[in-house]
Amino acid sequence: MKDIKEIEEQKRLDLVLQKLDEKIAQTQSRIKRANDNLKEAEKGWQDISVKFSDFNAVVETGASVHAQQQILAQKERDKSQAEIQYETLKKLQGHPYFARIDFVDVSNQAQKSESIYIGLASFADQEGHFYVYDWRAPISSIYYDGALGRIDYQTPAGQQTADVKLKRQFEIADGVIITLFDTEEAVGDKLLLDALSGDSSTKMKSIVRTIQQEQNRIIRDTDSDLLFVQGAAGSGKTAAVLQRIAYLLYRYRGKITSGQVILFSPNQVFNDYVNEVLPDLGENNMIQMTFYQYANYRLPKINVQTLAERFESENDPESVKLTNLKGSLSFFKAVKKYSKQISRAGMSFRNIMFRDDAFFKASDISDVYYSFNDNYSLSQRLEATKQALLRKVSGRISSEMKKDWVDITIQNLQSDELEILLGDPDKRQFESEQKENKQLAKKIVREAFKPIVRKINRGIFMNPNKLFIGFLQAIPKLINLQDFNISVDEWQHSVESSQADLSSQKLNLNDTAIYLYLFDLVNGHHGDRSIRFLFVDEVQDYTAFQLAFLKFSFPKAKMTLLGDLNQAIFTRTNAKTLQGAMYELFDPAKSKTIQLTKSYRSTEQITNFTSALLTSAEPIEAFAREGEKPVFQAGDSLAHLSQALARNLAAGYTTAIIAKTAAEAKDVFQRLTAKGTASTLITLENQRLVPGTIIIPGYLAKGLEFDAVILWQADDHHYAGEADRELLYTVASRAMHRLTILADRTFSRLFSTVDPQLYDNI
Ligand SMILES: Nc1ncnc2c1ncn2[C@@H]1O[C@H](COP(=O)(O)OP(=O)(O)OP(=O)(O)O)[C@@H](O)[C@H]1O
Repeated sequence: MKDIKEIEEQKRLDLVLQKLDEKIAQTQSRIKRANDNLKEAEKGWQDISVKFSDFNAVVETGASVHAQQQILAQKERDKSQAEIQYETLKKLQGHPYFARIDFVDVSNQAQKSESIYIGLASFADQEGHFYVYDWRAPISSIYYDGALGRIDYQTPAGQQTADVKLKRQFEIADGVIITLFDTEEAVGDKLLLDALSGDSSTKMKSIVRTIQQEQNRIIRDTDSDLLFVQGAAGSGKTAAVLQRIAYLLYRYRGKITSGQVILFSPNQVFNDYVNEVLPDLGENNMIQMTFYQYANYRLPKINVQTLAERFESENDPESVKLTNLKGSLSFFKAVKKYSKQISRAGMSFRNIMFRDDAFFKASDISDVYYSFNDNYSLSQRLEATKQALLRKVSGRISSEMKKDWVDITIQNLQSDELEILLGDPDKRQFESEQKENKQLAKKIVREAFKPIVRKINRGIFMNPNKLFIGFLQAIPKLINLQDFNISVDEWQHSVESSQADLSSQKLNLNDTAIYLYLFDLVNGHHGDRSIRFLFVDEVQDYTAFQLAFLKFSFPKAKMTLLGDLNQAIFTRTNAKTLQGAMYELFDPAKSKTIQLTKSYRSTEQITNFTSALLTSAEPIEAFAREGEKPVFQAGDSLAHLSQALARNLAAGYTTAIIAKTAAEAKDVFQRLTAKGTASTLITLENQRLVPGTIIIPGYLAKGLEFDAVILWQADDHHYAGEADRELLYTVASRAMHRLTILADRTFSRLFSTVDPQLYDNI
């Protein structure tokens, strides 16, 4: 039996749905009208007569074309606005809202009581009566921010206060209220429990119905230039950041577009995983890339180290020490310092060749480059060098015309080539053959000099590889290597290794950022100023250098950095200092850190188990969702794997088998396939997640989640020392509902920190 409250609410819902249907019908007619208008306007081209008879006619034609273009642009705009509105209304159809709040606006003199409903987008009628408020509207914040009673919320006009009298949550499907309940909490745990108990999917979902208070702070922050979010695995960092992007696009509508927001993500599998959240929220996707993709796009001719190469190469202590140095802010500052010295000496050039000879020798270019005043900036110096070289090229045309090769070229010209070189027949008035030949020679030389001119304009006379190596060699004079526990010999050895890499067109990720920064500084590049918001997910896998370089590359962007210092599978030791380094780069008054301690992804049993793997004191609080304890199974791994897969299938769970490396993932895939078990192997970044069992190496599973996870070969050989603790934590924390840990013999000693009460041995 429905109570009066439910009957009243259903009545209101019916009314809203009816209004929505009316509006959808109106919008459909609007789209049709806009389409007809556009087609009609396109006919306008036929009425424009193109006249070039005299100046006035040309001006008149130009004006008509311009006017026609403007009319068309307006009609296009009308059409696309109507289409966007239609899409938004369709999203509301069936379940237009998920919450209601009754409140008194305390800031308002009249202190009138109001009742608002919150949904994915705003919906109002012609008279401006709002049936639904967008979840991103300022007033909607009070739904997420607190319980009943007085609560402050931010509006563009400043802070306001509301006295909340009622919070009601709805479950609506196909126009029917399934459940509704009043709550005194911010967002009721029941709703959250329902949301978290669902199955995993190959695509991340939006969380607007159940955003938590701390997450709301992240989503709605507009003051900070640097927002640093530290959160445990599964605490909703990625979820919060995607809703934040949707919020910012709403808040700055008309001022920024999704093309001015960029998200750096851990790998491309993850890109694919999150790419439906924004479209589901009615927004276009932001630009999304990995640091590797960015570096590759900037350096198309160099093979930048891939994620797999990086994972497999940075395990030895030498590499860790080098990453500590090359990834530090001190190193970033050293590049700047070195670039300043370049104003006096040290720039590297290469010959510009012409017909097998040096047209300009590197040393001549260097003389030009250093002939300018000391106070020239590097970009002014480069520009002045280009101009001076171009003048020299022009100055050499006459002498080059007298060279034999020019004469021979003229003799060998085919008649059609000759015709082209002599130009318009009506304008040829050569007094003598000699004059004609001179004209030809000039054109031939000019044509032959074009590649030189192009090289000069593009600055190709500089030698960035040599410059980069020169800089690395200068490091012992710029940085105290002992501070990083590196000897001069060790350093020299690493320079040789970078040099060898470069001569085979390769660069590791540390060197790539250094190379690009140095290159940008000497070329006077100032980065992409159009990007307004920059997000970095899994920031613990970046070095301070890379982040400082991103700040330099996107100088107008506010940065949101999200990470879990416990999941630093690449950068290890210096992850802890990352936050401090970033605070050095930004105005502390405009920097903020928000810590998320509650973990939502996994059951309480799994979260308690994974947290116990960590030795750090970061607080992690499990969300109360009941499940089974993680299970350890030693012995015949392949047989146990098949049993675990069957168990998961019976429970309706999709499984990810997580191996340590790509080679091991491939090996288990082949063994399963030989047994006739279907699965999908993901070892390449550009692969997509698919439904069903997948097999994936740990470093590609970052940021993802699965109903059930099976840790493959979780033995002492694969996860041997402390260096693997964070990787083990990262992979284990991918499990939402079930975690199985397999090994042929002894389990990794890293598990010994875990209280045996927290798991089962079978
Ligand atoms: N407020 C919320 N309401 C509903 N679901 C939530 C909420 N917050 C987080 N979740 C869910 O919890 C899971 C983990 O979230 P997310 O992937 O954003 O965490 P994370 O902090 O980025 O994790 P990790 O660092 O381990 O990759 C996702 O399924 C997400 O939808």
